[in-house]
Amino acid sequence: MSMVSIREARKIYDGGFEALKGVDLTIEQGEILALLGPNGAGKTTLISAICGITQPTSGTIEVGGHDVVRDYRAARRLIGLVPQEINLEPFEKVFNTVRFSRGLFGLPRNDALIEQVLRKLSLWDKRDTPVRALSGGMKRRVLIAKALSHEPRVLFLDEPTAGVDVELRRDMWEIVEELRRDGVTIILTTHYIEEAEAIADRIGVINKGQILLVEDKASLMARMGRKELRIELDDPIETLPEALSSFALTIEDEGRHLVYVYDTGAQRTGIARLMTALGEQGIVVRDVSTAQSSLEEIFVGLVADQQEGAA
Ligand SMILES: Nc1ncnc2c1ncn2[C@@H]1O[C@H](COP(=O)(O)OP(=O)(O)OP(=O)(O)O)[C@@H](O)[C@H]1O
Repeated sequence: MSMVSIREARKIYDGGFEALKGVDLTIEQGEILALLGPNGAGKTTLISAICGITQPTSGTIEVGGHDVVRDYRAARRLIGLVPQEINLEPFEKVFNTVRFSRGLFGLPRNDALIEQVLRKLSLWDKRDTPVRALSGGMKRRVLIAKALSHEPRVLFLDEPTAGVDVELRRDMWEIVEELRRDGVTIILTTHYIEEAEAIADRIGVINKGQILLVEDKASLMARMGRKELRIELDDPIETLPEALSSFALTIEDEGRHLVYVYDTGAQRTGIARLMTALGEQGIVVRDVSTAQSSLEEIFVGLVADQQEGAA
């Protein structure tokens, strides 16, 4: 079942800037989607439009089947939003601030549920601590607790681990994974590609207000990921023998290395054939190593392609 459905969403800000240029996107129930994009790509605008904070200029957005403009309350009720900026009441105690958030949705008090949320986020010990006395990472957890206080079915995390240390980042990833196990649909924006690689099921890439692609992470890596085999030679060669011309080989380091690029998704890599052919040509291999393109390289390549296309 699709949880979020966006059709032809455009957003033109008052000054005339078009931040979303007709976005189509469907997010399935229970999945983790990471939205990647450079600064100013439109990620926050898109999330704000889904959450009903900003109105799309045209197009439709539905959450759980409810139109976010016409049926705002019903849609918003399903959504938990963890904003990029920390906007907490400094003197309020942790428990109270989370309880208050639930009240804002007009839901009856449920202290057992708030306790459960605080325990899940390792905040129970801090329940009576005023927010201002918490570390930055703990404040981020409070933001998540507030967003979960009304039992949302979709959680938006806008840069959840910006400025957070490595250890806390990993804790956050675990929290996200646990929420998914509870059936919560999660959409996160991030600048840390490693983060998307670690936790997302699908990756969406957005740039200049357009979705460049949305694809299953594993298939994206297999489709666009290329592997490189670096072959170190005993004796440098100047040119490739004719018998090797059918292989995608380049000569590097003044003939000391051959680099063979192959497709990770392909049935046969051709490496065995290449090694045999090298032997037949009397080319002695000293060492080999492989490198795989990361999601980061794929992402940088995609965005650069669009930049060139626009130029
Ligand atoms: N209220 C506004 N009025 C006019 N332009 C805006 C407004 N809010 C955002 N923009 C512009 O819209 C574009 C998209 O901004 P948005 O915040 O959605 O990007 P983002 O992908 O979230 O970026 P970042 O990664 O830096 O958070 C930017 O060029 C921004 O300057």
